[in-house]
Amino acid sequence: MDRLRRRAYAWSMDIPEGWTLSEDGKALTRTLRLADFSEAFALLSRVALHAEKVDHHPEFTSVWNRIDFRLTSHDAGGVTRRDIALAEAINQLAS
Ligand SMILES: C[C@H](O)[C@H](O)[C@H]1CNC2=NC(N)=NC(=O)C2=N1
Repeated sequence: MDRLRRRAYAWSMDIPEGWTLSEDGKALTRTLRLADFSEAFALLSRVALHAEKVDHHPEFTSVWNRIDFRLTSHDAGGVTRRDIALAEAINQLAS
């Protein structure tokens, strides 16, 4: 097992509620369903402002009321504490 994957497993206890470690161990993923497109876009706006503030940005795709998030640290090539923190922040912003 490579270093990043071991580190991701070591941190798996810290994975925030609702998030899953991807199959390859390189990202945290979560699908959120909001009331409608407007609510989904509003959440993305709040997440965008937060991401700019902390200079750590989520990957996402959206279809109407659904958002699929994927969090990974491009510079590190895998999951870091910045992704854990961003997952926690998205949970807060979505609640
Ligand atoms: C230059 C700037 O700090 C980097 O490009 C930041 C911006 N946001 C980022 N976001 C994510 N998810 N991973 C990164 O490695 C990253 N790097």
